[in-house]
Amino acid sequence: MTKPDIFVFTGTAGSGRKTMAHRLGIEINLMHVVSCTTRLPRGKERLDLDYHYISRDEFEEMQRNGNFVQSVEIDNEKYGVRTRDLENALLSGKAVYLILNREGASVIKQLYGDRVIRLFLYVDKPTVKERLESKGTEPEVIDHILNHYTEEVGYRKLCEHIFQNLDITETRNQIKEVIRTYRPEIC
Ligand SMILES: Nc1nc2c(ncn2[C@@H]2O[C@H](COP(=O)(O)OP(=O)(O)O)[C@@H](O)[C@H]2O)c(=O)[nH]1
Ligand SMILES: Nc1ncnc2c1ncn2[C@@H]1O[C@H](COP(=O)(O)OP(=O)(O)O)[C@@H](O)[C@H]1O
Repeated sequence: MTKPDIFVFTGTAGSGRKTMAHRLGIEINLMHVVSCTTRLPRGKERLDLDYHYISRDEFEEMQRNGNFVQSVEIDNEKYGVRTRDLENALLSGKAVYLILNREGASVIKQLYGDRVIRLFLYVDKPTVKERLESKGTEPEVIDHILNHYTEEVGYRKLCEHIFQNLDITETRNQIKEVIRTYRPEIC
């Protein structure tokens, strides 16, 4: 049986995917495959750690050259994972993680099959709003996130594992337990 080595954090935006993914990534030594985006950095985001921030021209040129394993456009901003980044990370022999919306998660699943485990995180809509407001997210960004909630939440049924992220420690334990069933040697 193929050992899964690609863990995709997906789910509804604002549900805690980035928080959880980076926390577990450090804790169990998963390698982050960083996406490229045309959107500007927000808040405390760090260049090349949260995203590779590139211009639209650069992104489109890379698209024309077939550099992306998958890419999407969400509300006029482009996001994509470079094939080279994913393949290099896999060659390191470590398990990797990506944080993707449902289109990205589906493409990676189609391409890499049993190597991929999709971890779907969600909380209800009012909780998303509350968390983002308390984090100081701009109202337009919150609106954009809430507008996509319904289409995003339906994707959970296709994912291998679903987590309602109410308590961060509890969710971390649940996800770790799931990863342990596939890869006991890494956690
Ligand atoms: N398909 C795809 N989705 C991505 C990629 N990178 C990020 N995303 C997702 O695209 C959405 C970006 O929305 P944004 O409001 O910028 O959210 P944030 O970056 O998660 O704070 C999020 O759901 C991300 O998880 C990518 O390379 N491909
Ligand atoms: N279990 C949790 N309980 C309370 N707040 C959380 C929890 N998980 C994440 N958060 C907070 O919710 C906000 C959104 O989390 P983030 O990881 O940016 O979500 P996503 O990547 O899914 O959009 C952040 O302020 C984060 O600190």
